[in-house]
Amino acid sequence: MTVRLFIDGAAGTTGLEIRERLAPRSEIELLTLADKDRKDPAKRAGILNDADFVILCLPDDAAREAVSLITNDRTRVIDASSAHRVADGWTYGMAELEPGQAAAIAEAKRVSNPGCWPTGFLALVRPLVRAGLVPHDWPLSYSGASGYSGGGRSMIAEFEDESAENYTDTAYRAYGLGLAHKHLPEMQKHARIAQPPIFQPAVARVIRGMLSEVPLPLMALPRKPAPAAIEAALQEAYRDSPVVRVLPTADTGAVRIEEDAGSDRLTLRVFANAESGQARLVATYDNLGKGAGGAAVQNLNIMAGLDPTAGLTL
Ligand SMILES: NC(=O)C1=CN([C@@H]2O[C@H](COP(=O)(O)OP(=O)(O)OC[C@H]3O[C@@H](n4cnc5c(N)ncnc54)[C@H](OP(=O)(O)O)[C@@H]3O)[C@@H](O)[C@H]2O)C=CC1
Ligand SMILES: CC(=O)N[C@@H](CCC(=O)OP(=O)(O)O)C(=O)O
Repeated sequence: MTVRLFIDGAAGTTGLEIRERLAPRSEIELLTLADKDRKDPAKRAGILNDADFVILCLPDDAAREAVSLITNDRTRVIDASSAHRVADGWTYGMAELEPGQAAAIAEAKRVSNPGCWPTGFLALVRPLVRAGLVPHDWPLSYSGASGYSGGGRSMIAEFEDESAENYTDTAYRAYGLGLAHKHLPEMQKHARIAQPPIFQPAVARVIRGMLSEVPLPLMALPRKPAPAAIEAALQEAYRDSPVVRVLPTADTGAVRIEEDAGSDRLTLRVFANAESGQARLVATYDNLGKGAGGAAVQNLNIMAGLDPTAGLTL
């Protein structure tokens, strides 16, 4: 069986990344629009309705428009934008999130790809909340740095193009300082927690890669879990995952933002001081890998009944 796929937004950062991964795969036929037609709603409507699967790599408004242009009940959608991540009728496209999530994705007509930041947060936190090690109303926080391709073409120009109006030579910049980042509802809903975390995102002068973390005062938690219990809960949650790995920390003196750049892996580590009862739960991945394109390819594989890891770099 050939999967007939259209990538709407294929000229953008995420779209290009996905197209390059899928182009060599013989089981996938990529449907394309001429460059002059790629923003023409009538041309897009034709090809969106012709495809078996579409992956939307568009700004939120254009993603909503694309969904409204689909008038048949056959075309299945993976939306990489943040338009539908907490929307009714959409399945959240993080196969590792819950037992049964991959099966739900396999059946779904509409799948919303996770945001890059929520991916690390949910991978670290959801298994601990599910296991009762972290109460659902615990005041969590989440910080980290992203590569600048996380901001798409405009942010790439901002960091790389000295002639760009908004060019910056900064090495590291904190943002989201209004504490209202657009990923907060997504983190709260899918972690199943009572309030959003205090979120401290930053962007660093590296094109791709993410390093994010959740600090946990283990001694203050009701069950006072040992660091080993936290690590064991994560190990158990991802035991069968080819994508998420939980690494031991004994020999790790430092963790680099580039750790998993260029791959579709998500690596989790639990650093702790058993005496003080403090822990840092650290995630590394690529914002364009498991944070976007890798997750979209994984979801396509699952929805189309293909090998879930086909085309992924693990
Ligand atoms: N970059 C990342 O790490 C991540 C991105 N995402 C999400 O993926 C989506 C795409 O992001 P990204 O690739 O970074 O963004 P880019 O800005 O790099 O690409 C967006 C693409 O969409 C095109 N486009 C805009 N409006 C329309 C329209 N009406 N019809 C057809 N095409 C249109 C743009 O064309 P033009 O440039 O000519 O306007 C551009 O090619 C966004 O929703 C983003 O939030 C999600 C996770 C991570
Ligand atoms: C570095 C940077 O600016 N990153 C983006 C998130 C990228 C991402 O996850 O994309 P979505 O817009 O699809 O959620 C931000 O924080 O808004």
